[in-house]
Amino acid sequence: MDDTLEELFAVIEDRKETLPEDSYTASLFTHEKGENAVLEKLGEESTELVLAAKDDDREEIAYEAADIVYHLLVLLSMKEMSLEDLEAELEARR
Ligand SMILES: N=c1c2ncn([C@@H]3O[C@H](COP(=O)(O)OP(=O)(O)OP(=O)(O)O)[C@@H](O)[C@H]3O)c2ncn1[C@@H]1O[C@H](COP(=O)(O)O)[C@@H](O)[C@H]1O
Repeated sequence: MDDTLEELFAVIEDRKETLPEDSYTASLFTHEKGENAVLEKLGEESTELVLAAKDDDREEIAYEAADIVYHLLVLLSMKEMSLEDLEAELEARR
């Protein structure tokens, strides 16, 4: 799981750097309202996750959770933060 998150974060950082035209991630960094779009997605997907959990729909829970994790990592990158910031906070709570 750690590797998957690290690899995904590395791809997000690469898209931010190289801004390929066909990249959804890059579009979030270049669009004027990209940050708003990320925040809206996090809100929408959180609601969808709650509904999936209420329905005990494990497949949908995993799908929405993955959407949330992806957009959360994009948000961290937008704020010039990294997985280490998240890990440090989690470690501090142990
Ligand atoms: N993990 C993701 C990922 N999760 C979601 N999305 C995109 O986020 C957008 C919104 O997601 P939604 O599920 O909300 O999309 P939707 O189909 O509108 O669904 P609903 O709103 O109706 O629920 C869609 O365009 C998805 O493709 C993602 N886009 C990219 N990634 C990862 O980022 C990598 C780089 O992608 P690109 O930047 O596109 O090259 C990919 O290889 C993936 O690993």
